[in-house]
Amino acid sequence: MGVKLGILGLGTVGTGTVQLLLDNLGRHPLLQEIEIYRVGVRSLSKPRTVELPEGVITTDLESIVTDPAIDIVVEVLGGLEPARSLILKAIRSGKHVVTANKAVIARYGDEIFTLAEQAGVCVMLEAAVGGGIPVIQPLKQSLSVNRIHTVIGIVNGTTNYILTKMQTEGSSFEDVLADAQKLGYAEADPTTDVDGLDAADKIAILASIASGCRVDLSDVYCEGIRQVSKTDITYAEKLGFVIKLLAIAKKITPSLSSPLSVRVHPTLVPKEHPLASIYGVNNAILVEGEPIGQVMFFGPGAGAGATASAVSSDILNIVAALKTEKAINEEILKQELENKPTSKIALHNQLLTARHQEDCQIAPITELVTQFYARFLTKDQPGVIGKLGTCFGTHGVSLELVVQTGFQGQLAEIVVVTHDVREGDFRKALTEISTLEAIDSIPSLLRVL
Ligand SMILES: NC(=O)C1=CN([C@@H]2O[C@H](COP(=O)(O)OP(=O)(O)OC[C@H]3O[C@@H](n4cnc5c(N)ncnc54)[C@H](OP(=O)(O)O)[C@@H]3O)[C@@H](O)[C@H]2O)C=CC1
Ligand SMILES: N[C@@H](CC=O)C(=O)O
Ligand code: NA
Repeated sequence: MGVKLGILGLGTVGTGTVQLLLDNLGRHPLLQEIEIYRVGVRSLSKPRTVELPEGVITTDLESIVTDPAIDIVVEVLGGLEPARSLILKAIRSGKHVVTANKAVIARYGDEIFTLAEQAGVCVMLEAAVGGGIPVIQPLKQSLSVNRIHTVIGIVNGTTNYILTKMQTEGSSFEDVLADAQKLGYAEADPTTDVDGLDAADKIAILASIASGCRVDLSDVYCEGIRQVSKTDITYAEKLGFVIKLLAIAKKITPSLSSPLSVRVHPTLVPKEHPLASIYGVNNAILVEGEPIGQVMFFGPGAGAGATASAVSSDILNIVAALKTEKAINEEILKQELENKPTSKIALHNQLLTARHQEDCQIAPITELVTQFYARFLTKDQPGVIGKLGTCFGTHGVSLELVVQTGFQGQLAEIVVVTHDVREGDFRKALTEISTLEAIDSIPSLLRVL
């Protein structure tokens, strides 16, 4: 039996996937049953690093998703359109779909999974979060009996690379970003990475899968890393923390019906925490549930080979299901020939498909209870720390630590770390503090894990 693939895109991920599928010896034997039937690209004249038989590559992507011979469509184009429309058309044509496109799934997952369920096909997306790291399938399968209450990830390699370099080499954000672009880690327009939008897409997907309900992207609170300065990295280091861009989905109370807080922001992570030692372009996702406790997934979040590993394993899962389906239907056909009453079946493996049907209840960021780190620039006057303390106290914010170590020009620099506080109360205190005559500015405000 040959399972025919239509691959949309032959860039970094498409090329890596084709290479892996063609070089299949010593891997799972089912890979040998896969035929790369059509590959869709934008330009036929572009040089390719993989060799495919004449006529396989085409610019007519529509003809791939509607081709009756194709069993599985692999979408590795990127961007929202035409990726979304092609995925929907493939599903309507009865194809199973594998995609690496977190942007499409985070925005249109609802539409895509609903249609897939009606059509009785699978949409697989392991490569969309954490690149090569197996995290989507483990959440859907191996961990699905747990009550997952927390998912915390470093899910954007570019920002982790930038923060790592700022920390280890004392470089500025702008310098490291330029360096990351030169090395090809960051996008040409790095906004998606540095403003946390890529991480927001990924945590919306993880939160939906882990919680079993749908998370709307507009409910994900998102801050990027542009405001993280060398000064804060140095203070964090002295206080026993490293700064990481974390993507977090967490129940705000232990109750089963608790709303979820879903957010992306730079965070002070205690040096002894397992996520503190994830450096460079690597990703890691820490999952906490009952009864399992803590599980952490670590590895390469991007790159041709790593992402191809995830895409190909999704393909393989579908091939295995199709093979079983075919064997059963052959048996049914045999019985029909013997004049026994039968009907054909389509296998619907609930552990491969999405199970979220309803919207999640999301807690507003003001309801978050967390510790904060804040840095103030103040006039060098007696009593400033007292005034800060009074304002915080009025709003029920208790301080774990207050340090005044240095000066920036004529201004004194004061750093505070709070105890756990409701974000709404902390913000009210800051609003009042910012009106104090002695306060020049509040250059940094970061949450503490
Ligand atoms: N790169 C990575 O490490 C990772 C990527 N991903 C995701 O994988 C997906 C693909 O990324 P990547 O491989 O890096 O992207 P690339 O830009 O390297 O490749 C995109 C491919 O899609 C083709 N393409 C794009 N738009 C069209 C169009 N309108 N019509 C026809 N062909 C089109 C391009 O054709 P042509 O070659 O002719 O230009 C190219 O082959 C994205 O969703 C990305 O977010 C996920 C995890 C990691
Ligand atoms: N731009 C992304 C690539 C993979 O999703 C990243 O930096 O992690
Ligand atoms: Na993954």
